[in-house]
Amino acid sequence: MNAHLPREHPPVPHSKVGLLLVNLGTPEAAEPKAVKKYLKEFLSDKRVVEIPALIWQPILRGIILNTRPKKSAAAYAKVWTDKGSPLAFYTAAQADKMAAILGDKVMVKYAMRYGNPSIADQLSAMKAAGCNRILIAPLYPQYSGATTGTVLDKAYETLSKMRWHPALRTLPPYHDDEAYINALQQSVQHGLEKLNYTPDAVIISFHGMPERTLQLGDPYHCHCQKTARLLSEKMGIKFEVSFQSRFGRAKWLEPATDATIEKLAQEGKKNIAIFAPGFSVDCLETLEELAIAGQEQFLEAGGEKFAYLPCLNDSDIGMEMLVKLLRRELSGWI
Ligand SMILES: C=CC1=C(C)c2cc3[nH]c(cc4nc(cc5[nH]c(cc1n2)c(C)c5CCC(=O)O)C(CCC(=O)O)=C4C)c(C)c3C=C
Ligand SMILES: [Fe+2]
Ligand SMILES: [Fe+2]
Repeated sequence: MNAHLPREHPPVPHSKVGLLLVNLGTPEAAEPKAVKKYLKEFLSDKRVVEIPALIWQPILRGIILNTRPKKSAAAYAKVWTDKGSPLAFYTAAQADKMAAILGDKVMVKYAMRYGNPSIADQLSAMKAAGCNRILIAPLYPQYSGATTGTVLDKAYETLSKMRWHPALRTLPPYHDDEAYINALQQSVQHGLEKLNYTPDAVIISFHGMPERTLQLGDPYHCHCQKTARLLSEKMGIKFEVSFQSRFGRAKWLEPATDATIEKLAQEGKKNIAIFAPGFSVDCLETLEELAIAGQEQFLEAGGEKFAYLPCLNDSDIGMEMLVKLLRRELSGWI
């Protein structure tokens, strides 16, 4: 025993490097009660709904949480699997594969901004295990306050309660990174080659945001447009860019994806394909809103063939891209 240390010195673990992948979160079950719990946490986040709490909370608790959970649970039920919610199992698979690729040099974990495993629990577990350098990777290619911003807020809030902070790095938005654009190009190319037809139009659909966030300086809209432009230049395809999943009464970014699907059918386009590069994994918004509802809408409007091309998920192409980005951010640490 070192004579200079007090007798009851707390244990000091060996230093390690940690990597925390973070996604949005998803309900525990495709049932109204679980969806209500999830929506309550998600929609109470001031980064997501930028309406003063005094006005918003009565609307949320009095109206939305009494009506939306049933409808959303029915939508979740359409995409739920034996392994649970797609967003949850794809994120877990990304973390497992990342851990296998990076080996024992890095402790890899994943967390959800809403629900479990929580950012606070995972950061605390990493700290306790001796991670004194942590890279936090919000899995959103395009930055918005409502996604990347709130993940980082939560991480800083957790750290603010620690006496001994780990050193922190964060993965910057990668909307225009060559590795990301290349991965999208390969993935979309494979998806299009597998079809037995050439689409008359290809839609790139991003999750929407209130238009006001653009005026307030959120870079999300520009990041989405830049991803689409770079991919279009790379692939030589003129995409239709649109924004999906409108929520609430405010004006959202336009054009809306459902309006775009309708417009293409009205123009006489018979065969279309659609993909959603802003989602790092498939989830309710892609599998239900695009692949199921989008297809129904297009066929009802007179379209004939509709293809939904999957997100990068834990595909080899997607993992190779993530490894490239994360190794770059970990440089000097491993
Ligand atoms: C990828 C980026 C996302 C942005 C930007 C975003 C903004 C945003 N979302 C809502 C409201 C809802 N989103 C919902 C689901 C959902 N949203 C994203 C991603 C972004 N959201 C994902 C990945 C998911 C899917 C989660 C899953 O479990 O699969 C939902 C819940 C479902 C529903 O009831 O419709 C809501 C509500 C707002 C208000 C918003 C604004 C900034
Ligand atoms: Fe959303
Ligand atoms: Fe813009």
